[in-house]
Amino acid sequence: MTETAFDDTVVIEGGHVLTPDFEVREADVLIDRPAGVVLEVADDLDGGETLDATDSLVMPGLVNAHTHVAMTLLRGYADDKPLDSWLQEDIWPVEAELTPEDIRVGTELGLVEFITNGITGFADSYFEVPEIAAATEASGLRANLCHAFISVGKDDEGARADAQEGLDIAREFDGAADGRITTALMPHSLTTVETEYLEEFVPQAREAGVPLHFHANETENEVEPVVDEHGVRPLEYADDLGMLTDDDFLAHCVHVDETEIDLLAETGASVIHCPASNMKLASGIAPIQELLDAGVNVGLGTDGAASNNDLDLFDEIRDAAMLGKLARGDARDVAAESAVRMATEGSAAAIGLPVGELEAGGTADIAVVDFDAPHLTPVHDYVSHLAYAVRGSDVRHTICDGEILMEDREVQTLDEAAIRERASEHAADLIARAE
Ligand SMILES: CSC[C@H]1O[C@@H](n2cnc3c(O)ncnc32)[C@H](O)[C@@H]1O
Ligand SMILES: [Zn+2]
Repeated sequence: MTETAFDDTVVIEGGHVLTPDFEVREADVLIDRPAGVVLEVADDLDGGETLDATDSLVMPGLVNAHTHVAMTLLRGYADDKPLDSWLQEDIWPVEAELTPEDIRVGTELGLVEFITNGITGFADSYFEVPEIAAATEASGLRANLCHAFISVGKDDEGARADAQEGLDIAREFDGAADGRITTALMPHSLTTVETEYLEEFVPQAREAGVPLHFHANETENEVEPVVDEHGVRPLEYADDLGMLTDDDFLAHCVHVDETEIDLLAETGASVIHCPASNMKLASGIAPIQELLDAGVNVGLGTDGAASNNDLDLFDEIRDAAMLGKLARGDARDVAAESAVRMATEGSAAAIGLPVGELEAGGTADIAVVDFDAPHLTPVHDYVSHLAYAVRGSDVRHTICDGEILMEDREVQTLDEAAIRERASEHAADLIARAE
């Protein structure tokens, strides 16, 4: 093993550290910048560069396991509607007008928001993936990316071309940005992609070695048509098509029954819980504690900024814990530690990122949260605050793959002011074209 040059190291100094067993102890964290790994977690470490962590908690970076990052341009454009009419009457007509440049700018805005909220990895599904990949590479973040395809409303040629684009993109970008970008194949949902296209393209994803990422059982409207047409529950149908393996991750899973929960546990497929989106679109309450009790891996996602309406995953941690208690009227359900684990190791495992725990030898994907604030005083329990009181704006430094992406609230890799200005202009032009 090669020695790390002192100048290539960064020490995060003077803070408390959240360990993989969810203990919190005072320690410094030494990072090998070019290798992107944590060298040591111990007292009194020295490094070539120092990040101050006084009064702060050093923790694994959060992982947003289901989002459509460019939808920042549609934040606040259409609210207070259920999923189907929201998509059909508002979102899809505007998305038809999106240019690659719009998607680039919307993505950059979302990536700035991720970095400022301590998110170091994400799983995205949208269109114009080369633009999203280029912005991701420049930002320094890690991501699993995919082109979402839909067959309903298209002729056979159009449907096959869209699915083929999904597969081509998955093959082309897997391993991009020095391995920080991986890919998935995304059939949009079990009701918007017809059986023949799933039968044709899912096996090709397996051959290419890319996982599946899809919306599943988000609303009741996605359950009934599958039961009527195929005579089985949607996840039984997905399993019959070979769509549930331990590499695959399913967004939402709000309306799953016991048989489907057992199938998820048996196959090892992960669920990505998006509580804010589920509340806003009134989709329902996912049975998260039942999923966890059955042994299903659960991650957390914001979904797009048009159904959230921000990209602060600390909100999702809190929402998951709160909604998890309401689901069956039991305040013990989805406890603070469960919710924080979902946003870190649960999400990372779901989307296949080698991150989620902070320890020597592990990846240097880190968020440093400043606890020197009235709403975080006193500190009886750091994990309680992470679940119930911390906001994304409390994040002080963000590091991904050993690179400092934000230092003392200043984003280092992207030009925040310029991106915000361009995003506002592009959003206004987009809506003017669409209306
Ligand atoms: C799947 S990628 C892009 C496609 O999905 C739309 N979308 C955004 N949020 C949701 C959601 O919660 N359920 C289903 N589809 C969603 C997005 O607008 C794009 O058209
Ligand atoms: Zn979604």
